[in-house]
Amino acid sequence: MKIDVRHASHPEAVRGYDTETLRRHFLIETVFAGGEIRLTYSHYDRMVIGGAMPLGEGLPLGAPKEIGQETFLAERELGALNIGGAGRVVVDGRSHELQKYDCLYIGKGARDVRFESTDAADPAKFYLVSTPAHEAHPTVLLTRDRARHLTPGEAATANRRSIYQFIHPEVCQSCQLTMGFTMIDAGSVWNTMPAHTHDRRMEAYLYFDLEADQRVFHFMGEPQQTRHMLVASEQAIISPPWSIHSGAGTKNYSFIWAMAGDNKSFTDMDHIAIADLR
Ligand SMILES: O=C[C@H](O)[C@@H](O)CC(=O)C(=O)O
Ligand SMILES: [Zn+2]
Repeated sequence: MKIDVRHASHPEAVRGYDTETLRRHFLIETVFAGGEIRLTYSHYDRMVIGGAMPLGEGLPLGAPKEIGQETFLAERELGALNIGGAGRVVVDGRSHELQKYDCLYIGKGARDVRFESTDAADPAKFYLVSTPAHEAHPTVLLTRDRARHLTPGEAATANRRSIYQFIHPEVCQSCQLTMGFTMIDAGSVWNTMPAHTHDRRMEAYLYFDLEADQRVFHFMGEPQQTRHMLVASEQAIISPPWSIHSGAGTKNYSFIWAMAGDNKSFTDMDHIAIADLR
């Protein structure tokens, strides 16, 4: 298991970052590696972001020194959303089957967590997001049909999409984690435009379901100091709480969003008029 630590950047410092520096701090280029668990520990709200891609044998979730506990979930909660082939997550001996687009919430205190693929030739890819937790909530399997489904956006503004809310107060209890995914309709390209910030919550995105030769222009930065990163499929971005987070693809795509911070209110956003962006 590999874990990469990312410290937090001050917005005034980010104004001077060049492309390589922006990518080193805010882009996770390799989320999924065959037969491995790879994690990134962000100091924004201590969110851990990563991927488990089991091949032949199951992958146990260890507790690296960075976590500071004997078990990974001693003082944390975890969301695992499968974007690959069928697989299972075994939590303290209980097996949960996840097809593509299913999500498992694992509550604080689970001791033994392991990830398995049904077929090593079509491996599961579990995208993982973990945040500190103060209370034990039940572990819940959230199949796609259990998610809260919204269909915002319009073809004229190229942002018709489906939002699936899984770890969300109306669907599943959690301490501070919220998580789900958004699928952009064919012919639409934009997510989250008009853009917003929510300084009380940070956010991370995993872009996926995009062809290898296509990219998403991911926009970040203070609203009047925007920057962008070119992001490929199955790469993740860390969005600081003060930053906008919005993307336009060269084609439609999907992305998993996850947030942590002072509230779990998905609609608590400070919108920025498109004309005010710089
Ligand atoms: O605060 C919420 C996040 O930015 C995203 O979840 C927005 C999103 O999925 C969408 O508009 O499609
Ligand atoms: Zn947001």
